[in-house]
Amino acid sequence: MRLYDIESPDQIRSLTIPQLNALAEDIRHFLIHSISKTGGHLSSNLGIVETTIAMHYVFHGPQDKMIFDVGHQAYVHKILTGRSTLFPTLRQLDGLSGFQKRKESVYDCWEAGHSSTSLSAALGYAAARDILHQDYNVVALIGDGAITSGMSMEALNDIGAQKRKMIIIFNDNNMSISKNHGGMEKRITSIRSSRVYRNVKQDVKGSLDHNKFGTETLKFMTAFRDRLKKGLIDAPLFEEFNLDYMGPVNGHNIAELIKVFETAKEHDGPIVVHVRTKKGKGYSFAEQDTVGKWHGVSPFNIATGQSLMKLPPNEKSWSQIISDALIQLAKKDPKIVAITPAMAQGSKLMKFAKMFPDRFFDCGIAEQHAITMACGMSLGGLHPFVSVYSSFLQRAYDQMNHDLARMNLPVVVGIDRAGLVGDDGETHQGVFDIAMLRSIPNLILSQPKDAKEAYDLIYTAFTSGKPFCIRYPRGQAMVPETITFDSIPIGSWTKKQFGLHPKGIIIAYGPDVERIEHTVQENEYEMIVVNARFFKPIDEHLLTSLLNLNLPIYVFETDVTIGGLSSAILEFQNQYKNKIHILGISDHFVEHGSIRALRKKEHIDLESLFKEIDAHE
Ligand SMILES: Cc1ncc(C[n+]2csc(CCOP(=O)(O)OP(=O)(O)O)c2C)c(N)n1
Ligand SMILES: CC(=O)[C@@H](O)[C@H](O)COP(=O)(O)O
Ligand SMILES: [Mg+2]
Repeated sequence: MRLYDIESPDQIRSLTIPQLNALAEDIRHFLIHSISKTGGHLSSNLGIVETTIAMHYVFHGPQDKMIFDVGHQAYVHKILTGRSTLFPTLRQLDGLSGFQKRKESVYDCWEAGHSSTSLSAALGYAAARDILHQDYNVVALIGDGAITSGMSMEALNDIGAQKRKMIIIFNDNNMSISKNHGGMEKRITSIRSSRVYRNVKQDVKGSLDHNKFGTETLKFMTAFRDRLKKGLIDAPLFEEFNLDYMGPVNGHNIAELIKVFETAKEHDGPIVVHVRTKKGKGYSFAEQDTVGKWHGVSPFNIATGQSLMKLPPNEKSWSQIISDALIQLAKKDPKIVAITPAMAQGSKLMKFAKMFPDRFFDCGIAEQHAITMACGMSLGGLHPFVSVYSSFLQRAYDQMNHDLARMNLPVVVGIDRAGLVGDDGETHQGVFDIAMLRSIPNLILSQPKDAKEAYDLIYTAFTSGKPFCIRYPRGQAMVPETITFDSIPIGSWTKKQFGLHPKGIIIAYGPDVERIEHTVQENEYEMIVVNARFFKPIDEHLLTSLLNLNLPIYVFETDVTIGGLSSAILEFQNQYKNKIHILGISDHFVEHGSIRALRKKEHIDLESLFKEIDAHE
């Protein structure tokens, strides 16, 4: 069968093992060629070609539910469910999504993009199935990176308690985006290397046949053999969660995978099938990658492995700009440490890691832990910098609020991929952080318009003694020849006037400021252009003077408007013009007391409301 013949996964069930192997080769070839043109998540998909074929061979979607954790490795699933012709549109406007997407196919029963949701989702499906007396299989495929995250731990704990029939395919390629980290990873390594599955099976068979043990030993061995007959073996890591386990199985051997999945399908209760795979399999550059360069790629030359996207020599990515400045500061301040929740490659922290190995922390996919650990480090006397992608920071809202801001700790948070990120779509657009963080007391939230302002903001952040966030987008900017640092007054905006009689005011932020200034100048618009480099605090002094000009104001908000910069401006304007009288908790944390006493203190009791009304009559 050729790739283009596949309209439904039912078709692959009539194939022989050699034919399935040929299909796997065909899919690999297709993935490499197609992704070399569009870009996308290459190596994770190359690694699970055979596993996905075996899944679709044994489990019958859309009735059976197949959930791919993160979803970045669901390309093979897409191909097998009749979507190969859409691959030229991968991650483009109105094209094929890079993740599972319910509107795209009935075979996509779940959507993600953020890591470690698959186990909770699968347990939810299994509970619904049981309560509604339905009959289908629930299968979650999760990687060794995603399984270490907090959400996965919470789900495993509950799965072990609820004991519902479900299959967890644990895709172990010994890699997160870059090298996997953590104590759990060490435990996985010990299961991997134990080879219990095959060796013990042989030993037990032989021993029992020769019947050379005492009664007690024999009893134990018989029970053990019974478990092995079902393909089960003890793996302490999963046993601690009260889960049965099979493996490790060669994830590139379709025949073996089909056998193991068939056994797991017959199993009652939750079972983990441990599949060993090679990330990047079949493309040598990707196979050899240890730092994650081939995890997500832009278009590339297949023969040389070179990216086809070239940066102009005087430009650097925003992540690199921040990371270069961090290195300069860290050279002078030995207390500066850098933390990443599994995004060292994307956040360009590899050089920092190399230069200061003792001061670099990749804590795995653990955004919540990253922020709270930084708080502990700060209280212990270090000067932490945490780099987190904007959309992943959503996971750590409570830690930003409860730990960082409430204790008002001097931690610098670099919010990478802020704003639209493009290809990855709605799960990854970093457009909520301003709204999400603006309501939190004590936090400073800023965004530089260019590289020099980025240097100055990071310098200001480390000298501020406050919780300080700097957001910066995907993409790149021009860099000056040398890195210099100047302090920026916290909360200050800047403005430029074009023409003698401006007819309006544009308030913008980030790299758009210069683009707007350029267009205004080129077209001889008479305007004032404001660089609103702080979202919190805002520059009330400058804003007052702008409002006094009584000119139309255009807020160029490239993130969500609800709660964003425009909200901040409207809130301030409302105070200033005194149109709507707002009672509410102002920008601070509320300490303990009875609700009655607190409402009085915060002026949110009815007495305060009517006092306010009387004052304006
Ligand atoms: C909450 C969250 N943090 C970080 C990421 C970025 N991310 C995507 S895939 C990935 C690594 C996943 O590793 P693993 O589960 O082992 O899958 P593999 O790519 O090795 O198949 C990371 C860190 C994410 N998608 N979601
Ligand atoms: C799937 C995932 O979450 C990451 O692989 C993400 O796609 C990385 O994005 P960047 O390419 O912007 O680093
Ligand atoms: Mg992995």
